[in-house]
Amino acid sequence: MQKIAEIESEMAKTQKNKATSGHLGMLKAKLAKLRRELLEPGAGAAGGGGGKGEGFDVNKVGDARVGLVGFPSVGKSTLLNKLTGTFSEVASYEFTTLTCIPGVVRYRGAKIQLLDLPGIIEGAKDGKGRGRQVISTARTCNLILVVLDCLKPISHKKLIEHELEGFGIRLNKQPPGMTFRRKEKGGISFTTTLSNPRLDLDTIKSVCSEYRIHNADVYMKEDCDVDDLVDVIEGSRVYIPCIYVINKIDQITLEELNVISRLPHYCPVCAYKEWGLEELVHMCWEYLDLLRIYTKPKGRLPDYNDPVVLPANRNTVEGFCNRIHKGIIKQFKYALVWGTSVKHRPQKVGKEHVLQDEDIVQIVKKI
Ligand SMILES: Nc1nc2c(ncn2[C@@H]2O[C@H](COP(=O)(O)OP(=O)(O)OP(=O)(O)O)[C@@H](O)[C@H]2O)c(=O)[nH]1
Ligand SMILES: [K+]
Ligand SMILES: [Mg+2]
Repeated sequence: MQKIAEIESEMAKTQKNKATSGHLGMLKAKLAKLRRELLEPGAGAAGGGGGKGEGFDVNKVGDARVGLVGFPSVGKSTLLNKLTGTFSEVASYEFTTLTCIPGVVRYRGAKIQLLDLPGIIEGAKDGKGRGRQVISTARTCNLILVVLDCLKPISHKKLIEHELEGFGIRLNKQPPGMTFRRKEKGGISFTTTLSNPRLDLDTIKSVCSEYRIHNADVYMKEDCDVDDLVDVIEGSRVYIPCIYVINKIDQITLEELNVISRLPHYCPVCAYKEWGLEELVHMCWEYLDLLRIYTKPKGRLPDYNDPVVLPANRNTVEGFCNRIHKGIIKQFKYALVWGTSVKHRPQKVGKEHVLQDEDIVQIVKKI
């Protein structure tokens, strides 16, 4: 942790320009390596109250998992209670919640697991408080709600993001559009279709040498920066959508509320007066990007109250089958689909067919 602090302060002192970008890249790589080491078993981090980067032992249930992350007393437990009807202790003192409390929100036929988590503090990712356990659990979520108290400094948002980022979580971001392939010989090569990329060969070489990588092909299709490069080399990054839930808006003026409401990814609420909670649940639904697929047994109407819920990255007929039962795909012959993903009603499709929200599917099995 001492070394991390030293590197962070050196980075802060270094001016950012073309001449220093190789040096900064090397420092960023060093930082990423130290942070990873800190999380490895047996790291013996100071204050290791968070354990070795293991999350809380709560079973994943339902169609998606959403985690409440924030500083103490911002109202995370109040939110869980109001949204799920579960009981998690609420009090005016900090660190009221000491463990992970799950609840379930039902929306549009989907079961969404909501996790109330202990408050984190600065330095959480480095082992302060239960921070590591909290952030490891956050890593398992399909959506993170960063809960902020609108009366507290806006800098708190950055601090929380920094804690999550230090643990390999990337918020509202897609995996970098670059490929990094190690090879046996030939040095480091860099190709891109971009005319004026932010990264250059020298910076890439400097980062690679920090990893003792001397031969690799780097191909960039999007304008990635040095942080993206470190992420791609490190691997084990998770890309999770995030909503900033600004709580306690009963304490601010309408003018202030208007400003907050316009910021991207923000959702203002008042947990205990239940203002904005419907909007929040709907926003969660959109950020989770789930599909409702209705099953149609032969000769009967589909059950619209009980959809099979699929994440957007498993939106094929095969994904649908596997969500119902692992064995189904072995007996799969074809499927009949009604809905926006097809032209005819119904249309015969194979298991690779990509479904859309509210499609109706009938599976026809081999006999
Ligand atoms: N004014 C106001 N107070 C709220 C609101 N929501 C929660 N609170 C109060 O804020 C305090 C902390 O609420 P908790 O729900 O315990 O906060 P927490 O984030 O779970 O806190 P820890 O578990 O200690 O991290 C309590 O006194 C709540 O009554 C709100 O919308 N407005
Ligand atoms: K509290
Ligand atoms: Mg709490």
